[in-house]
Amino acid sequence: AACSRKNRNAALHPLWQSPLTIPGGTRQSPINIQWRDSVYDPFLKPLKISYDPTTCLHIWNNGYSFLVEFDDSTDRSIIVGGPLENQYRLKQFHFHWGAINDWGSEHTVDSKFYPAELHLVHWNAVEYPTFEEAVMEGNGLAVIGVFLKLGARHEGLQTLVDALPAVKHKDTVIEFDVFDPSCLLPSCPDYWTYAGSLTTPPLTESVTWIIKKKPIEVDEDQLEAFRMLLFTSDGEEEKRMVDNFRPLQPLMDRTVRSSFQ
Ligand SMILES: NS(=O)(=O)c1ccc(NC(=S)OCCc2ccsc2)cc1
Ligand SMILES: [Zn+2]
Repeated sequence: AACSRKNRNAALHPLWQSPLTIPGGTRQSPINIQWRDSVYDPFLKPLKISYDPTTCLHIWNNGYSFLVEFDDSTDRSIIVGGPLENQYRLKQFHFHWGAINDWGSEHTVDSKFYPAELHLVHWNAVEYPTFEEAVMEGNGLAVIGVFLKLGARHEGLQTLVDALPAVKHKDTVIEFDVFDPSCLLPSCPDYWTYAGSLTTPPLTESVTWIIKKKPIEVDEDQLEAFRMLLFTSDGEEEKRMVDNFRPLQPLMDRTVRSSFQ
């Protein structure tokens, strides 16, 4: 007789074929940020960002999102300050978005979704020799999250949007050798910060999240350009790359701090 499974597998998410919640996970991401429950921390420093546009390497469709990757062999593109004890090196940035404008972001603010969310991924090269090792450590990574909202066309983003048709299919890459990602950051310095995880495999609990309070504006055509990318490789049945965001995770025993009152 078929043996009955004693412990049902954790629910599998269609996109990642991985558990929605990490068994034993206590600091998973993304989360809903309840503005009134966040705690102002006067000891939080301003976040200092210095990116060298010539460290930009290429754009790569990895089948989850499109990544803009940087040369992280030196400290030419770094962030420091904010909630961080060390300086962290920029490795890549990517986005998460929806099929329609009503959803798409990973984090929510007072349960509100934005149509998309930018993640700038940095790693602690002061304490760890490689990104891969930093991914496994509680203070290994720092990710800046920026919400995208529907509004005016974003001129800085357009140079990136113009290159997307060249990475329509999974595992395609295009050279992209000068881009300054600071043009994608809102001018307002305010942010929330909390201890969390990667939101795609390996889902490790190694991320200090820094979520900017103010969104940037992009227009409908720019969001549509994201939606014409494909999860699938050339020759496979086409699946549009949309809704590549992980469901919200429980806050558990965490406090979200704010850099502003
Ligand atoms: N969405 S997210 O910002 O949390 C995010 C950032 C990076 C990653 N993973 C990366 S860049 O992995 C690179 C390959 C790797 C190396 C060691 S373990 C995975 C996953 C999710
Ligand atoms: Zn992400």
